[in-house]
Amino acid sequence: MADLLTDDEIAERLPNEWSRDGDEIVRVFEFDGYLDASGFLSAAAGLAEDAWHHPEMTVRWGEVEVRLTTHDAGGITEKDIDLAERLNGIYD
Ligand SMILES: C[C@H](O)[C@H](O)[C@H]1CNC2=NC(N)=NC(=O)C2=N1
Repeated sequence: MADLLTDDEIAERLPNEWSRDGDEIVRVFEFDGYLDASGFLSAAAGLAEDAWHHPEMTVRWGEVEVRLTTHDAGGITEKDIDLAERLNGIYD
């Protein structure tokens, strides 16, 4: 099981545009419409499957909110930071 990161480690390692919300890290990705947002969600789901680490994702017109946590560790781990960075990589 992945180790929980400390508060300091989370603050230092949080990828660009992500914020911490308790035991989760969160980013809202913005798009020009619903289809673009849905396309991103689909690509993100592919990365999540590859990593076997599955974020909660909410699609709305023009945005996808992504929340990551590691359930078996009960909080934020390296797995969350790694997937957040990969998600930034297919967006930025
Ligand atoms: C059963 C399965 O291995 C677990 O549910 C995996 C898969 N996806 C996961 N996704 C997330 N976000 N956190 C987990 O702890 C996690 N664990």
